[in-house]
Amino acid sequence: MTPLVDISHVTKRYGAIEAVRDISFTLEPGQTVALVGHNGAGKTTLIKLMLGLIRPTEGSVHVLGENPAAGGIEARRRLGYLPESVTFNTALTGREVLAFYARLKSESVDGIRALLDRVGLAKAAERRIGTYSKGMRQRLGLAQALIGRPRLLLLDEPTTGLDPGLRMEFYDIVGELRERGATVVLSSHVLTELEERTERVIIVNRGRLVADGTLDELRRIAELPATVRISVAQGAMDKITNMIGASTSIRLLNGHRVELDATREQKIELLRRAASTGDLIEDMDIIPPSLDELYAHFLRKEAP
Ligand SMILES: Nc1ncnc2c1ncn2[C@@H]1O[C@H](COP(=O)(O)OP(=O)(O)OP(=O)(O)O)[C@@H](O)[C@H]1O
Repeated sequence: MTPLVDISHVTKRYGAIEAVRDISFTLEPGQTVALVGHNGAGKTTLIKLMLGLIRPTEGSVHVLGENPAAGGIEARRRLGYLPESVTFNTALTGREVLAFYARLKSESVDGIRALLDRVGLAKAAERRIGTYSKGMRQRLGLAQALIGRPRLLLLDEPTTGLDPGLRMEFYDIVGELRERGATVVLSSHVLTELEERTERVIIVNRGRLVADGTLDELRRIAELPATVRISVAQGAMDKITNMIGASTSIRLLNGHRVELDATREQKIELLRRAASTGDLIEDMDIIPPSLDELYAHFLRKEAP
C-alpha cells in the first residue's frame, strides 16, 4: 500500500542553516504521530514540506502519492493545517473566516455551522474575531483545519493557549478524526499530554531524526529502567527490602511504601520473588519510563 506521506532523504537548507538533514519516514493512514523536538529542531520545516509550502533542497516528499509543492488543488483539499501562531482578520466573524477558507479549498460552506458547533463556537459564530479570546481563536484555527474532512491533518503546537478542559476536547476531536482514518501529526513541547494520545513518536533534534517508533519500541531501544512502587504490609518492611536485595537502591517513600528503579531483567526477577512473599506485599505498581524521560534520553545520546 502506498504510504500517505513518504519523506525520503530530505534535506532543507536556508543558506548555511540546515533546518532538516537527511530525514526519511513514512506515515500510514489512521496514525496519530507526535513530532517532538526543542525550539529550532526542524518540526515546522517538516510540516511545511508536507504541505508543499516549501521544497526540499535534497530528497523527495510525497503526500497522497503526489509532490505537494506541485500545487494540485485536489491534493491540497485533502490536507488540513493549523499553524503555530494562528492569526485571522479581526474584523471578520468566525463564520466569515470559515466561509473564506471553505471557498479557498473549493468546499461547500454548508458544513460551517456543524464545524463551529464541534469546536464550541456556535454561539460566537457572528462575533468579530477581535472579540475572541486566545482559546477561541485557537479553536477557530482547528475548525479551519478540519474543513473538507482532511486525510492528513498537520497541527503545529495545537494546544498552546488552551485551558485543560479545552485540551481534552481538542484531543477528543483528534480521536474522532483518527477513527475516520485521518492521519494526524501533532507537533508539541507538552510531552506528557501527547503520551497517551499518540501511537507513534518522531523525535527530531537539530534537523536530524533521532528516534521514530511507538512508545513501547522507544522504551525497548532506550533500555531505561522502570519505576517499581511496592506497598508493604505492616511490620514486613525488613523482609521486603531483603527480598529486593542490594543490586538496586531502594527509596523509602513512607513507613509502608518503597520505590526502586528496575531494568527489564530486574523487574522480572523481582516479580518472581514477590510472588513467593505471600501477603507481605499489599500492592505493586510498575511505571514505565515517560515520554519526557525517553526524550531526554535520546537527546543525551545525540549530544556532541
Ligand atoms: N525561512 C527561514 N529562513 C532561515 N532559517 C530558517 C527559516 N525557517 C526556519 N529556519 C531555521 O531552521 C531551523 C529549524 O526551524 P523550525 O521552525 O523548523 O524549528 P521548530 O522545530 O519548528 O522550532 P519551534 O519549536 O521553535 O517552532 C531553525 O534554526 C530556524 O531558525
